[in-house]
Amino acid sequence: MSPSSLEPALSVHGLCKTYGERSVVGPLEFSLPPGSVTALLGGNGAGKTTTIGMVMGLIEPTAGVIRIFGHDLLRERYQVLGRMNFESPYVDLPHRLTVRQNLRVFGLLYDVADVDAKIEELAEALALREFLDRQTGRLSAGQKTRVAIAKALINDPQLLLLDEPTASLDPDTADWVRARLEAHRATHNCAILLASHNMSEVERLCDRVLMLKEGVIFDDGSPADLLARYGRDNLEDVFLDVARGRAGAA
Ligand SMILES: Nc1ncnc2c1ncn2[C@@H]1O[C@H](COP(=O)(O)OP(=O)(O)OP(=O)(O)O)[C@@H](O)[C@H]1O
Repeated sequence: MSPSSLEPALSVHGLCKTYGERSVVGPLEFSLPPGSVTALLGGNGAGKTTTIGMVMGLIEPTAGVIRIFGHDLLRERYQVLGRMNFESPYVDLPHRLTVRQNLRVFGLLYDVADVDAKIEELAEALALREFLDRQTGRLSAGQKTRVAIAKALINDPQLLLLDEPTASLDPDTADWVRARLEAHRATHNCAILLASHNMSEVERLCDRVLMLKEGVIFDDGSPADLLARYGRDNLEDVFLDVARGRAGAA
C-alpha cells in the first residue's frame, strides 16, 4: 500500500533502544493521528528524550520501525524530513551566527520558498525582532528557546517533536509560546509529540498522554481519562501515583 495522507503522522512499532546490555526504551508501540498533540510523560530517566531522539533520527534505534506519514524514517528519510521538525535543548544553534543567519541557514536547508519573508513572519509571531541581528550565543536561555521554536517552525512542519519546549521560559512567556504552538497545530493540522515535566502544559495542550516508566508505556489516555482512572483532579497527582507505585489504574 502506498503511503497516503490518511496515514498517521507518526507511528512506531517495536521501537527499542539498548545501551550495552541495558534496555532504556521499549518495545514501544504508538501512533499519532495528523493534528493530534501527544505528551510523553515520565520521571527522570524514563526514556522521553531517547524516544524523541530516535524519532528525530538523531539516535539510532536498536530495533523497531518508525513511520512518518507512512514512510520508513530510516529508509525513506528524504521523503519525510521536509515535513517534520524538532526543538530540543540538547541541540544548540551555532553561537557566532546571528539569529537571522541561523534561521536563514535552516530555511535554506529546508528549501523554504521565501526565507526572508518566513523569518519576518516568525520574528513577528515569536517576538524575536529585538534580537534578530544579535549573535545567538549572547541570548538568554529563554530567548534561545524562542529562536529554537522559530527554527522548528521554519518549514511549516506537519509533525513537530518538542523536548520540554517551555522548560527555560518564565510563566508568561511559556504561556504565550504554548499559544503559538496551538496556533501552528490548528493552522497546519500539525501532529505534535511533546516531552514535558509541566503538567499544566500537558493538560492544556495535549489530547493524549503516554506515561512512560522505565522505557515502556505504563499508561495511555486523554488527560480526562487519566484523571478519572486515578481518581485525581490534576495530572500532577496522577504522575506522583505512577512514579511512587500507587498506580490507581484499576
Ligand atoms: N548515551 C547513553 N549511554 C548510556 N545510557 C544512556 C545514554 N543516553 C541515555 N541513557 C540512559 O537512558 C535512560 C533514559 O534517558 P532519557 O534521557 O531518555 O530519559 P528522560 O525521560 O528524557 O529523562 P529526563 O526527564 O531526566 O530528561 C537513562 O537511564 C539514561 O541514563
